[in-house]
Amino acid sequence: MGHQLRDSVDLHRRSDSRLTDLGLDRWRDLPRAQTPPWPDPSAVDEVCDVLGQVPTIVAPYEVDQLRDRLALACEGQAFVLVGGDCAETFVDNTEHHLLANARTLLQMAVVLTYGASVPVIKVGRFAGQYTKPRSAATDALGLPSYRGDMINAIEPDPQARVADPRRMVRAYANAAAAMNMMRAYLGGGMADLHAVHTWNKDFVRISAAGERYEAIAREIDRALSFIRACGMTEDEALRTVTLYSSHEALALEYERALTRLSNSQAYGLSGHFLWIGERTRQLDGAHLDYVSRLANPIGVKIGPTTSPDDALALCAKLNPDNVPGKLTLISRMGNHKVRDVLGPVVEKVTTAGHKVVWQCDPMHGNTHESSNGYKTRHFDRVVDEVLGYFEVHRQLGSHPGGLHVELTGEDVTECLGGAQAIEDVNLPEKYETACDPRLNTQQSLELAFLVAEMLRG
Ligand SMILES: O=C[C@H](O)[C@H](O)COP(=O)(O)O
Ligand SMILES: C=C(OP(=O)(O)O)C(=O)O
Repeated sequence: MGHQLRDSVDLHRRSDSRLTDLGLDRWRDLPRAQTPPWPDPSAVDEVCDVLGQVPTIVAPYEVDQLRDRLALACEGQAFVLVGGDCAETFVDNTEHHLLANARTLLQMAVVLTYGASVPVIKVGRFAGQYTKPRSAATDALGLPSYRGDMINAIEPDPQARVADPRRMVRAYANAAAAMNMMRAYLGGGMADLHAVHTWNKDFVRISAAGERYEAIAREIDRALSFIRACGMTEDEALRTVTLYSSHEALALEYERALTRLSNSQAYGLSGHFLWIGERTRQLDGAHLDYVSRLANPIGVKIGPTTSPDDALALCAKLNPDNVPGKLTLISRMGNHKVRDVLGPVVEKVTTAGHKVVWQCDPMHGNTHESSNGYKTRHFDRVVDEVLGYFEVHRQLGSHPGGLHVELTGEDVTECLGGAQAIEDVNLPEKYETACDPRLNTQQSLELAFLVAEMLRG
């Protein structure tokens, strides 16, 4: 081994043992839900050794910047928009797909910013959303469940479904490529407000939501011409956008391998914003322990069984210093429950003085099986859950801080309803998700217009 290589390995070992000292390996001894069924732990270790030394997907200063911006959402001075695939896949990690999703997110952000005059913090479910928690260990065919491309393959074949740790390296490579490409496009004018029209794809342009969007785009053109005509200099903010990356921190081996030390703090650098799902948020469990030791802003999904005391305990564990922007509670209660369950939770957390970003995920509590056997969600229920979430916050005087949705820039037929009036019979026409049904671009835009109205109201 040459000197330089030995030095770098030594440096890595020293910083890694500092992370262990900070408790970043305690999760290994704690109860853990949704553990990937790795057949050979030593193969996992080998992969993690490799991932422990690669350049990370994001940088610590960006993570700090996002946390500071989220602090504004805590105070009602900004709104967070999180969106993207339910499950990213290696095969769909293409330029076309990433740009389509990003355009849809940007369109929604424009509608929200313009319609509600509020700064929008944009966060993609991308560059790492490669794991899925599952309700059952096996699927309808009796095969081990598909757990996301980072763990096993979706093909209904017993061999393909064996958990393979080498997939973590592929997930890392795909995440790095996605992040790299998005940074290049966003830095190169893709998100320039002078280009708002180009985000409106043909199949959306002809829809009612697309036409409403075009009207906003024309207004923005006029405002930009006005700025120019007055001789005012255009700010750089009109030409670029920061898109943060996020995913569920489910495969703790992957998260641990991409955690680094910076200014004596541990940063999970697999993405900017990491969240813990409804199925893995046990207070004394491995997942919460792990993320409680990171400097990142952290989200936790809170479902319909969440009690006010559960929420308080999450605040105490994940944000003991009560740093604004550090903790986001993402309610996903279902439209029938949100009005009853969320209020007491918000009331108790707010009364205790905890600073939290309240985000609404109107997707995961509203899933059902269609008459022809597809996992789907109805647009009306999605909208109703968002309405319920706004009602609760309006009543309590707290801030509705963000929206978290599964969406795609593709013209899919996975969720029912919306202006296209998608029905059960239409679902097979373009049902492409690897896991849960996503809003298509038209439905996403329709939702953005409705949320802009709710924000204004
Ligand atoms: O996206 C969320 C979960 O992974 C998903 O809803 C679980 O789906 P399942 O109930 O089909 O396992
Ligand atoms: C699994 C997810 O959500 P939840 O944990 O709320 O079910 C998700 O957002 O992908």
